[in-house]
Amino acid sequence: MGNWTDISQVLNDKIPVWPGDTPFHYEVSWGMEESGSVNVGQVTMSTHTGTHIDAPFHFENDGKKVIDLDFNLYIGPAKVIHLQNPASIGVKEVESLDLQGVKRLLIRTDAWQDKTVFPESIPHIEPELAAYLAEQGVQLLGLDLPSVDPLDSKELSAHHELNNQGIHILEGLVLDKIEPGEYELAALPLPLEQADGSPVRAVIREIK
Ligand SMILES: N[C@@H](CC(=O)c1ccccc1NC=O)C(=O)O
Ligand SMILES: [Zn+2]
Ligand SMILES: [Zn+2]
Repeated sequence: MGNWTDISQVLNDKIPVWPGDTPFHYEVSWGMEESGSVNVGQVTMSTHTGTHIDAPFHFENDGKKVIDLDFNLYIGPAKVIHLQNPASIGVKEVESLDLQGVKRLLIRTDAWQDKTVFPESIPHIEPELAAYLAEQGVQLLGLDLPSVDPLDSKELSAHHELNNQGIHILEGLVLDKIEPGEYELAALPLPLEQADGSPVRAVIREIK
């Protein structure tokens, strides 16, 4: 087995966030001089910043929260596919690929090139893809995009339909150097009891 590769965005005060959302901020709130012995930090951030998972509570008031999600889903074999700049991602875009038995599917689109700015538009997941993927066995869908729905969507149809089909969502991956293939993935959410989402440190390694 080879080395693990980090496929997470670096969290710093410059990371772009959803328009209007809480900016990321880290500071040492209790410094060495004051405390006499240690630096103690404080983080302010939205749960949808950088590489993160969505819990169903993000888009449904009675949906599962992060602590309710089975963390086993976020560790294990994953397939990476590469779609070259699709306008949207539907059955047509993936039907030539063998996805049978794929539990974790990561889609590289390269559509969010400059990760220092929030994208103006993105290819979205067509809601009809959810049932197709579920039939193949997909339970986790990861993307190199900040959302599975169009950025101006208020219905969040893809979020809802993926959830209806039992597919969990991982967003904001960095896949631009990752070749299509079979990998192991680890992208564990934090044990946030009340949360609608969680940042993750996502890493993969090739299965050889
Ligand atoms: N669905 C997006 C986030 C999202 O929609 C959002 C995030 C922060 C503030 C507002 C948001 N949507 C507002 O319509 C996501 O899952 O990351
Ligand atoms: Zn999110
Ligand atoms: Zn989302």
